[in-house]
Amino acid sequence: MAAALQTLGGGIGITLHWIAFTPTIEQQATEEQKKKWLKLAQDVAIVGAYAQTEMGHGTFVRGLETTATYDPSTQEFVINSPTLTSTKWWPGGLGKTANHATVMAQLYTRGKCYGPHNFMVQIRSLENHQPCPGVTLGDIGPKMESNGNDNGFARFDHVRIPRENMLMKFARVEADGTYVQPPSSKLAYSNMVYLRGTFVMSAAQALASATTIAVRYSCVRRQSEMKPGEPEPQILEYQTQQYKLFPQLAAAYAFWFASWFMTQQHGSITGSMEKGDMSGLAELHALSAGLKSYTTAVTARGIDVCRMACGGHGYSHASGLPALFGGAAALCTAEGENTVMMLQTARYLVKCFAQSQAGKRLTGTVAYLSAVQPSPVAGNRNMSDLGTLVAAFQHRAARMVRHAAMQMQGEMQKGKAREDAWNSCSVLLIKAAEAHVHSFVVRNFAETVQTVEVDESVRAVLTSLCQLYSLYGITEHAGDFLKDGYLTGRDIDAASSHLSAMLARVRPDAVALVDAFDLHDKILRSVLGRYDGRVYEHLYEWAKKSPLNKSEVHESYYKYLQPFLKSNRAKL
Ligand SMILES: CCCCC/C=C\C/C=C\C/C=C\C/C=C/C/C=C\CCC(=O)SCCNC(=O)CCNC(=O)[C@H](O)C(C)(C)COP(=O)(O)OP(=O)(O)OC[C@H]1O[C@@H](n2cnc3c(N)ncnc32)[C@H](O)[C@@H]1OP(=O)(O)O
Ligand SMILES: Cc1cc2nc3c(=O)[nH]c(=O)nc-3n(C[C@H](O)[C@H](O)[C@H](O)COP(=O)(O)OP(=O)(O)OC[C@H]3O[C@@H](n4cnc5c(N)ncnc54)[C@H](O)[C@@H]3O)c2cc1C
Repeated sequence: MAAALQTLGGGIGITLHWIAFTPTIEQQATEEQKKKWLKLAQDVAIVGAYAQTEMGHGTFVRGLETTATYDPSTQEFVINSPTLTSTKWWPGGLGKTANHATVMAQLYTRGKCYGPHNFMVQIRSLENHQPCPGVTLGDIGPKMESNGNDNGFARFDHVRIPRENMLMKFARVEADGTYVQPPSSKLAYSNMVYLRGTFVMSAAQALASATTIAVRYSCVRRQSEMKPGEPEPQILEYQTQQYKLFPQLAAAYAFWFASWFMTQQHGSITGSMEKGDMSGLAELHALSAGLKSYTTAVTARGIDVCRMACGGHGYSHASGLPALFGGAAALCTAEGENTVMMLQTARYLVKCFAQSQAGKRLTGTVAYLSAVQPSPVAGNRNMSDLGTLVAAFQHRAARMVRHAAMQMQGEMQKGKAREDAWNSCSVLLIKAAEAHVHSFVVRNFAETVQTVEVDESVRAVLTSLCQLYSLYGITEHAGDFLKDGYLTGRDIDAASSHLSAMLARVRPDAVALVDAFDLHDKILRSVLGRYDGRVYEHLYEWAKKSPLNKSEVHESYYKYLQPFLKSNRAKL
């Protein structure tokens, strides 16, 4: 059903109904409210949008301007857009598709503001899909990609909703207007944690799609001469092509395994939270924010590497790669802009570092921060050993977190306010947080390939892929590992030569590794990545369907070119 709606095009798309609106009801509504709305949403008897971002605010949620003011005389909330910049702007489906929205608004009751909370608002008639009274709706216009989804705007002119439309699982407003505090003010943000976790899988799928297309095409495409007089080789035989594609292929597997961990973590921590134990929320937020930021950024860059590796046909929409890039680029901004999200992870790391300095033993994904020795023990390391590679990434991250935190402490000792010290160290903090997430992805990849239940021959291939991913990371960021002597120049040279060996070792299994993603042609939507490899015939068929080929001489000739040519010829 959703897929059908999705392909209707023309501005209809209900992605956000599934990934944001419905989960918000699941996570933020009371049992009573779920009885009223959850089944309607799950059966698509209503279609919803998640309306949080405004024209003037996306990152700074506490700065949102839409208001929800409680009126005890009628036991209603009045939803209002007081300024132009308070117009809800970007929510998927809001402009033309949805008839309901969860609206994030500043809650006012008894003259006091209690910050952003979620409210269920019907925005269109269920009879004729016209906007409800007081609601102004529209689409925000064409975007870089994903134009199958309408991203809309909404304005509310003192729209009244029943008190019961405030999603009250955590915080409540009683009939007399009394506000009841939630266990944590950040629980209103819990659906963002969930969504960021799902972005890690979206990134993995996007990179899996791009590498499937590029690897398959690189086996079909033959070009140039490796040796004079020899037949043109498959372009995948060039080491440079392998160096472009195989690290992206390895990252797709790494992110796929990271999303398994994220899903498991989210389930267990939200399970504990249901029982009132909020202790895991901070780590879950830091991990989901960091993984979302890291995986979507690497994926967007990686898809463009795959596009360029396919030459001119990669630049054609026939390849499917420009659309994938556009979608992945959106993932870098939506659900928390990547810079801001990585800073959230950095904030958590600085807190954990301070706790470790105070003697607390750290656990979970930051446990290594207290275990890693500051003074490196240099020496010839076995750069093909996964344990050695994981330890190198953890040492790098611990060093960078320590350096950023100490830099910040130094700024504050010079008299800077904490916020100013934070801002003046934020580039260091971002790099440290990226190193932390990178070390988590490597460790999780290594642990997964060592424990996943597969045939030993498959384990061997996955182990090579994990080595390739790790060695690529070390050679791409060599300076970070050399800085304190933890790795030597000889170690980096060894890493480079092992990486070359891994490229050659992965080559025979490359097609099997992308086929294993099991992405149907209908999902890939790529002439270059077709499972049957019949690229050229289908490229020609695809081109013939171009709108420009509907007529032999395009109307633009008669309107523009013909008069232009005539006037130029008349001057000869
Ligand atoms: C098969 C092929 C598939 C291929 C797929 C390919 C590509 C994809 C295809 C298509 C894609 C197309 C389109 C893209 C997708 C569509 C979009 C989908 C969804 C998008 C939906 C949205 O964007 S919804 C809006 C999202 N908005 C945000 O995320 C806002 C970001 N800002 C914030 O979260 C916050 O404002 C903040 C964290 C930046 C700052 O909040 P603030 O209150 O100021 O917090 P601080 O002062 O920094 O910290 C206070 C304290 O709170 C803790 N905290 C903050 N947030 C959370 C949280 N969420 N949970 C828990 N705790 C939180 C923070 O850690 C601090 O704690 P301490 O004081 O203890 O340190
Ligand atoms: C395809 C797409 C779909 C979307 N779908 C939805 C949806 O369904 N529902 C919804 O509510 N929203 C949606 N959004 C909006 C999205 O959540 C916001 O765009 C995102 O949160 C970023 O906010 P912003 O656009 O206001 O950018 P801003 O917050 O203005 O950020 C702009 C720049 O300023 C920098 N910056 C901001 N704050 C800081 C800081 N504290 N420290 C350092 N740098 C900072 C950022 O790094 C960023 O580069 C969607 C966006 C896109 C692109």
